[in-house]
Parts: sequence; C-alpha cells; structure tokens
Amino acid sequence: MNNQIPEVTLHDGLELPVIGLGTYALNGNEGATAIQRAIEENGYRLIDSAYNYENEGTVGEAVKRSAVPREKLRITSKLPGRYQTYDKAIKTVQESLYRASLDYYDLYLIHWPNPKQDHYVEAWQALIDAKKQGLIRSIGVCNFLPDHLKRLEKETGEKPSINQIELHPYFNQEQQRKWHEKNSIKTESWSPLGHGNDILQQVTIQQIAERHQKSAAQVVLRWHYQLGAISIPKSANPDRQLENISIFDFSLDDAEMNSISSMTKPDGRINDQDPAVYEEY
Ligand SMILES: NC(=O)C1=CN([C@@H]2O[C@H](COP(=O)(O)OP(=O)(O)OC[C@H]3O[C@@H](n4cnc5c(N)ncnc54)[C@H](OP(=O)(O)O)[C@@H]3O)[C@@H](O)[C@H]2O)C=CC1
Ligand SMILES: O=C(O)C(=O)[C@@H](O)[C@H](O)C(=O)CO
Repeated sequence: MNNQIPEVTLHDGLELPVIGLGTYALNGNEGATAIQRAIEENGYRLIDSAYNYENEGTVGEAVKRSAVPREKLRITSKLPGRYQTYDKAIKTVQESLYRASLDYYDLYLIHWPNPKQDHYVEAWQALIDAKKQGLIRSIGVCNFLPDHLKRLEKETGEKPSINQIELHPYFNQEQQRKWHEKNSIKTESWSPLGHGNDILQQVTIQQIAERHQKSAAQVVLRWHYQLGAISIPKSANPDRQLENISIFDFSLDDAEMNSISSMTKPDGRINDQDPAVYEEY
C-alpha cells in the first residue's frame, strides 16, 4: 500500500497502516484541504472520521480531490449511539456512504457501547449484515470493555477486528491492550497525543526526544507503535502531519518505553469518559 509505513493485518484480512489521520474538527473546505494534503503530500492512507464529526462529506471530498486511487486508501467512519437499533444502524451506514460519496467504507466502528441504552449487540448485527452486503470491508468498535466485547462474540459469533480506545501516556490501557492481544483484536489509539493537553511538554518525553533528536510528538507516536497500537494523530498542519508519520527511523529502548508507560495515572482520561457508564448520542 505505502512503502514507508508499516502495515498490520486484521483478523479478517484487511491490511492497515500503523498510523492514520484523526479528523475530529477537520470540516469544510479547510478540512478537505488538510486531509487531501495528508494523503497526497504526506503519505497518509488511513483516515478516521465519524458520523458525529459531521465530516464524512469533507473526507469524501478529500478522497475525490486526491490523485491517490481509492483502493489504496482506508477510510473509517463510526455509528453514533442514537442510531444503534438494527434498522437505524443499517440506514446510518447507508447515509454515511451517501455523505462521503463512497461505495464502501474500509472500516466502520460502533462509536460507543452505551451500555445503559443496551442496543450495541443489534448495532453489531447490523454491521455484520452491512459487511455481507459489501458496504463495509471490516467492522469494529470503539471504547468497548472486555465484557462488551465478549457479549458481541457470544451473541453473534463474530468479533470486532479493531477496538479504538483512549490511549496515550497518561492512560496506557495495559490490561485492555493485553486482552485485545489475547483475543486477536487490534488496538487503535484515539487522542494518541493527548488532544492538546500537556503530555508533550512533560520532562520525561522532552528528555527522550532530545536524546533521539526527535520531536515530543514523534516520541509519543513511536511509543504507540512499539506498544503494537495503530494511532490516528490529528493535525490540520502539513508540517506536523509529516512529522507525525515520520517515526520509523529510530526506536525506543525498554527503559524509555517503561518510563513513558509509567506516566499513566488512574484519573488519566482526558474527559473522564469511562465506557462502563458514559453514553454518547
Ligand atoms: N472513537 C472515539 O471515541 C474517539 C476518536 N477520536 C479520533 O482520534 C483522533 C485523534 O485524537 P484527537 O482528540 O484529535 O487528539 P490528538 O491526540 O491527535 O491531538 C491533536 C492535537 O495535537 C496537535 N498536534 C498534532 N500533531 C502535533 C505535533 N506534532 N506537535 C504538537 N502538536 C500536535 C493538534 O493541533 P494541530 O491540528 O494544530 O496540529 C491538535 O491540537 C481524532 O481526531 C478522532 O479521529 C478522538 C476522540 C474519541
Ligand atoms: O471525538 C470522539 O470521537 C468522541 O467520541 C467524543 O466524545 C470526544 O471524546 C469528545 O468530543 C469529548 O468531548
């Protein structure tokens, strides 16, 4: 797909690059231009989006403007909580495709489990069926805890290819990552750089960056890669986009990996969104 970015193969056979572009708040013409530049100039092939970001059209426009063939790209979107009943979920996948002017999504994820609402199993059945209809190549989830994941497989016989979860140095998700690995589910990190908080300014990160002559963001993204997670840093800025994807010419040793992982804290979530209780519509 792209010679410079390593790829991983999901349990259903879909290949994904280990770094993609987050697109939260990339909307309209400015967003489309930023995404197009990420694809054409900076080598991004995996693009994350969501129905709730109101930017599936923006992503579709960037794909249309880009000279990179559609089949080389991996486009993701996500099903919102308010459309998790079966019929609504099927129609939402169709609407997501219309919005992006795409014939298929490479990856479509349930955005949050919303356990109180308790429709995520029928939403999952809808994604299974949409995949059978050729509307989606690979299906996954975000923010699912092991109990939610177990239930999907028990009740439908199919498990997600990916679980996109909050993961950054303040919240390293060690247990959840181990569980994914044991169950052949790929971990994808959201807010991998901490969504603009102070992670990149921390002395631990700054010292490692200095040692390797890399930026703080590159050190953090290299940490994700060595943990075995796909990360989707968002940047509207072409220089930072390139910086974020240029992490394959150095490596962190065990002590460096451990010191970054040790920055994690019990209350390290950015917005206190615990999927056991948080519901998003
Ligand atoms: N499934 C889910 O529930 C969720 C999914 N997501 C997905 O994950 C993506 C990434 O997470 P997001 O919350 O956007 O946060 P990120 O951790 O990707 O951080 C983005 C912020 O960091 C800045 N930044 C990017 N690169 C650099 C750099 N090299 N040096 C310094 N600053 C930098 C960006 O500014 P600038 O643009 O100016 O460069 C922006 O302010 C989202 O865009 C979305 O696609 C996010 C949250 C929840
Ligand atoms: O950005 C996303 O994908 C989300 O799920 C949001 O909930 C995000 O975490 C947020 O905006 C929180 O305020």
